[in-house]
Amino acid sequence: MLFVGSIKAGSVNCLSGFRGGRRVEALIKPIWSCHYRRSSMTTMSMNKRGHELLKEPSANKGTAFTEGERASKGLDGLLPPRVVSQETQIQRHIEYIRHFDNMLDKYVYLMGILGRNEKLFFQIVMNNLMELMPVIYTPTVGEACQKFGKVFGGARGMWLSIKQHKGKIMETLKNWPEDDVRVIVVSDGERILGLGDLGAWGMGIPIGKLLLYNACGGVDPKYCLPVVLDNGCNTPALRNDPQYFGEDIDRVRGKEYDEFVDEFIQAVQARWSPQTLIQFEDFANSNAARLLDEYMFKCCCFNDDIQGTASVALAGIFGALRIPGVENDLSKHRFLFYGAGSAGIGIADLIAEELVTNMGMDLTTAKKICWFVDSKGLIYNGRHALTKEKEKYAHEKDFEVPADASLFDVVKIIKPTAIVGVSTIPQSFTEEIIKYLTENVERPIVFALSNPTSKAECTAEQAYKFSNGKAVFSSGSPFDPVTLDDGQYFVPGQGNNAYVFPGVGLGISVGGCKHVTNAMFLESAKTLASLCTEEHLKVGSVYPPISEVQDISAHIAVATCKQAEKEGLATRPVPSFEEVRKVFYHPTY
Ligand SMILES: NC(=O)C1=CN([C@@H]2O[C@H](COP(=O)(O)OP(=O)(O)OC[C@H]3O[C@@H](n4cnc5c(N)ncnc54)[C@H](OP(=O)(O)O)[C@@H]3O)[C@@H](O)[C@H]2O)C=CC1
Ligand SMILES: CC(=O)C(=O)O
Ligand SMILES: [Mg+2]
Repeated sequence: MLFVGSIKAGSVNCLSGFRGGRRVEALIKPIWSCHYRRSSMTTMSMNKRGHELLKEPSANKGTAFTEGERASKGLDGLLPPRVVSQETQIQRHIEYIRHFDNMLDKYVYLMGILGRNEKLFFQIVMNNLMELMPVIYTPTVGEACQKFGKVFGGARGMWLSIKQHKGKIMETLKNWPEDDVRVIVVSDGERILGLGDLGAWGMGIPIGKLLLYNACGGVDPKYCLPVVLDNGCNTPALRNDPQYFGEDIDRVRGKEYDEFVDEFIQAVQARWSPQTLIQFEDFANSNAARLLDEYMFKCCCFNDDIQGTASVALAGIFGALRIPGVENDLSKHRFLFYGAGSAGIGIADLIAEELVTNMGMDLTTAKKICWFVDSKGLIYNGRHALTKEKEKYAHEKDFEVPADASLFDVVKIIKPTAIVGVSTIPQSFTEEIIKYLTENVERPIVFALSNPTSKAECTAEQAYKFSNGKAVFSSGSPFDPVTLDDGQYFVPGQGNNAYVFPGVGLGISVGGCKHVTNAMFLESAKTLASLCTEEHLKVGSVYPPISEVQDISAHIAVATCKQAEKEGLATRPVPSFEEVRKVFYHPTY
C-alpha cells in the first residue's frame, strides 16, 4: 500500500486539491483511501454479535466462524459444531447450484446466498465466473427483472418514487446506512435490456451491474448503491400484476421528471460526494442521451448503454481489424447499424471519434462510414422522424429506397462490411443477409449485440454456419463455442459493456476523477483490444476471455486514470496496474 505512517494522515484534504500537493497526497493516502466520511455501517457490522451477526450479510461467515470467533462473538450454540472452511462452503453451494436445470432458479438461489453471506456469494461467483456470469447477469438477469416481484428476496438498494420522495430525496438518501458511497448504478426501468418498460422491477439491472463492479471490477460492495427512480411504468400487464411493487401510475414526463432526476443527482452529491460516480443504465432512448448531455460535466457520471457499449464494441472492431481477411483500415469500412438508439449512436460516435482523433479524418467524413436503420427504415437526409441524434447520421443518398424496404433490401443497397445489431429484434440477421455479406466481403463483421439472448439478431451458430465460418461474430449475451460440420471451431466473444464499465468505474474512483469523458472510453477500448491476443483471434474471439475480466478491469482502470490526468480531471496520481490490483475487493474470510 502507498502508505507512509510518519506523515500525519488527514493533513491534506483529498477532495480539495488536484495538481498542488498531489505527491504529498499520494504519500499519506493509500489509493482508494477514504476521501469520504467513515462508514458507519461497516463499523456497526463489525460490532455485531450472536444472532445479529449471523443476520448481517456483510459480516456473516455461517459455519465458517472459527472456534475463537464463536466464543468471542456470542455464537456458541447458534451454529452446528463443526467449523468448515470457506472452500468447503463454496463446494457445497456450487454443487447445489449445478443441480438446477433452470437459470432463474440458480439466480434465486445465488441471491439467497448474497442476502445471507456476501463474501461467500462473491467468492462462489469469482471462483466460477464463466459459469455464473450468465446467471447473475445477462441473459438470466433479464428474466429476473421480468419476474422481479416474484423472485425478490429482500431489501437491496434504494427505491425512489416520484410520488413519495420528490422534494425530499436528500432526506430519503439519509436512510441508506453507508456514509461512503462511491458508485451508484441508477435506472428508471424504462428500457430494461431489450425487454422494454419493466418499471420498478428493473431494479435487477442496477443490482446486477453492481455485482459485476464487485466481482469483476474489485470494488467493495459496501461502496455501491443500486437505485431505481420510479416515475411510473407504461406496461399495463406489469401494473396489473398483484406482485408488481412499483408506482401504479403512467410514466411522468417532462419538467416534473427532469426535476426528479436533477434532485436525485444533487442529493447524491450532497449526501456523499461530488465524486460519487453515477452510472445511468437502461434509460429509454428519449432520456438517455439527453440526461448524459445535461450531466456529463455537472457531476461524475456516464451512460453505460451509450458510452460503455461504444467502448466494448469499438474494442471488438479493433480486434476484428487484426483478423486476416478483414479490411484492416477502419476508415475503409462501411457500418450498417440495425437500431439507432442509445447503443447504436453511441458506438458510431466513438468510431467517429477514433477516426478524427487518431486517424486525422474530419468529423463529417468520419460519420459517413456509419449508416443506420431504425424502426422506420433506413435513415438518410430528409427522412421523416429524425431525432437530433439520428440527424448526425442522416447522410445524403444517391439511391432510391422503397418505403417498405426490408433490412435485406437495405443491406443490398448499402453493401456494408460490418453489421451491428442493437435493435432488440431477434433473428433479424437472416441467412440471406449473412450469405449476401459473405459474398461481397471476404470476412464480414457481424455483431449481434441486443440482449438478452432471446433478442439477439442472430446466434453465433447461425452467423458461422450461414457464412461458412467467415463472419467475425460477437454478441451481447454469451453463446457457447461452435464447431461447424467441416470441423472449424469458434469461440464467440461477448461484446458486452461488462468488459468496460467495472474498470472505468474503478478508475474513476481510484483516480478521484471529477467527470467521465468519451476519451476515457476510447482509451478503454484500446486497452481492452490490446489484451485480445492472436490466440483469441484465431478462434474468432475479438475479446480476451471473460475469465480474465479482473485483470482487464485493472488495466482499464489505469488507462482511465491516465486519460483523466491528461484531461486535468484526476485528483490523485495515476496508479500502476499492481497498485490497482492490490486494492481489489477480496471476499475471503
Ligand atoms: N451488448 C451490450 O453491451 C449492450 C447491448 N444493448 C442492447 O442493445 C439493444 C438496444 O439498446 P438501446 O440502443 O439502448 O435501445 P434504444 O431503445 O435506445 O434503441 C433501440 C433501437 O432499435 C430500433 N428498433 C426497434 N424496433 C425496430 C425494428 N423493428 N426495426 C428496426 N429498428 C428497430 C429503435 O428504432 P426507433 O428509434 O425508430 O424507435 C431504436 O433505434 C437492447 O437489446 C440492449 O439490451 C444495449 C447496451 C449494451
Ligand atoms: C448490456 C447492457 O447494458 C444492456 O443490454 O442494456
Ligand atoms: Mg444497459
